[in-house]
Amino acid sequence: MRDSFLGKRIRGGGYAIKGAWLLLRHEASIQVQFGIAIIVTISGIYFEITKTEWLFQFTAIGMVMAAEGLNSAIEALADFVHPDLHSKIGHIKDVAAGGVFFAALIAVIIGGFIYLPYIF
Ligand SMILES: Nc1ncnc2c1ncn2[C@@H]1O[C@H](COP(=O)(O)OP(=O)(O)OP(=O)(O)O)[C@@H](O)[C@H]1O
Repeated sequence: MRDSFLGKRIRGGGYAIKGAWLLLRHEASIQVQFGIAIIVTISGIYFEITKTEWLFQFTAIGMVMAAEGLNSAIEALADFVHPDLHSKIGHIKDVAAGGVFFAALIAVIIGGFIYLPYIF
């Protein structure tokens, strides 16, 4: 069972859950995004948003959390491979952060489309 196809998939899922827990415990950027996810979830309940709006909201939350998690992994890898200052490392980290920026920008636009009509 341990080395079977299913056993490997289950173990992979376990590592992924461990990684998600590590992100939530140690990464400030993920903690901030998780806090925002809780606030918008409470807002969704408060404003009784529609099923379609929930789908867009959860998609946006997942997109930003995934981007932040991958950015944290790239930062950690870069620091491990080259702990000293280097323009290439700076470029790699900036590009990874740029990916998070795209995800966050789209999430803010989705949030605006959902909540501005409820608020104004
Ligand atoms: N080793 C390095 N060499 C050159 N520039 C770096 C290096 N490390 C960081 N930088 C620059 O500093 C910026 C911030 O990097 P840093 O690793 O501190 O990210 P951060 O978003 O502040 O993450 P965290 O708060 O999780 O440490 C990078 O985007 C890059 O421009």
